[in-house]
Amino acid sequence: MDDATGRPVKLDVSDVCIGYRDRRSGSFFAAVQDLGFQIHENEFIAIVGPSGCGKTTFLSAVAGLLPIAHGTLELNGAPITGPAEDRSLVFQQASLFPWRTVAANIAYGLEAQRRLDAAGRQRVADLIELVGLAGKEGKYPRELSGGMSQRVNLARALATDPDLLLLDEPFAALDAQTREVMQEELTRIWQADEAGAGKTALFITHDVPEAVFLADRVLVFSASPGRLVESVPIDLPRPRNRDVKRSPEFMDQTEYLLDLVMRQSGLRQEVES
Ligand SMILES: Nc1ncnc2c1ncn2[C@@H]1O[C@H](COP(=O)(O)OP(=O)(O)OP(=O)(O)O)[C@@H](O)[C@H]1O
Repeated sequence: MDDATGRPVKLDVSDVCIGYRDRRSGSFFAAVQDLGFQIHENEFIAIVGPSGCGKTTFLSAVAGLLPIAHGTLELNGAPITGPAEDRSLVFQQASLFPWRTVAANIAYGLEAQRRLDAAGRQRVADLIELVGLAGKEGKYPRELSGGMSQRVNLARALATDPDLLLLDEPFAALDAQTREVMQEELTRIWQADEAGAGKTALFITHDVPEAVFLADRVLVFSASPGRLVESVPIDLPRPRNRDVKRSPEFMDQTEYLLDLVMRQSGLRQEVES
């Protein structure tokens, strides 16, 4: 399915409401409401918004872990009805198998899909190289730093060549310096991975400069229940490296988005009054 821009639509979100039911009272609480937007193939989308606005809830529904209460949520033209191999998730905490080596952790998804043949093993070797873990393939998770663990996590998510990469604050637990390095690494990996060059990605973050640096487009959600306030295209040229953060365009877009997010949180009024 193509939209008006002529680019294939990867994820179609139409009039979506997702929420939770109170176990005791049975009443329904909407975490996100009236969500409507489209994500195109090869787009890198960041979602920002005040704490509790439903970013993780939305990502969980796209992952197929939560049902939608209303609307339509379609991936490649078909409704999302549950988790599937076409989506990979990366969380804040690298959930690696402690008993598996780096290489075996990265190979896990391919193994589960019975795709760890010669091509699969080559894919694992290429990814180890790509994420900068050459020489560490035999190490165990307990021997890795936080940044290294997230590299393994990323490589594992990319290994199966998913249609959609879902990242929920993957760098939030890292120290500031490692986080900066990992942002650069992610854009490099995202651009360089042959199988997944420019793979469609949904990235949740609290960090507006991180969103601007990584994304083709930033979606701003309102305070709870989360609604789409604005979709802001990021026109910074690619490939991007840390120098881009010093450009006036980067600073302008960051400032604009920070203002927008602070308004959603009610923080801007507090600052102004
Ligand atoms: N399992 C759950 N059961 C009931 N309510 C929930 C559940 N998970 C989240 N919520 C509520 O749904 C709303 C949205 O939460 P969600 O975690 O999706 O927001 P978020 O934007 O990701 O938050 P943050 O930025 O703080 O991580 C919040 O009010 C939260 O308390």
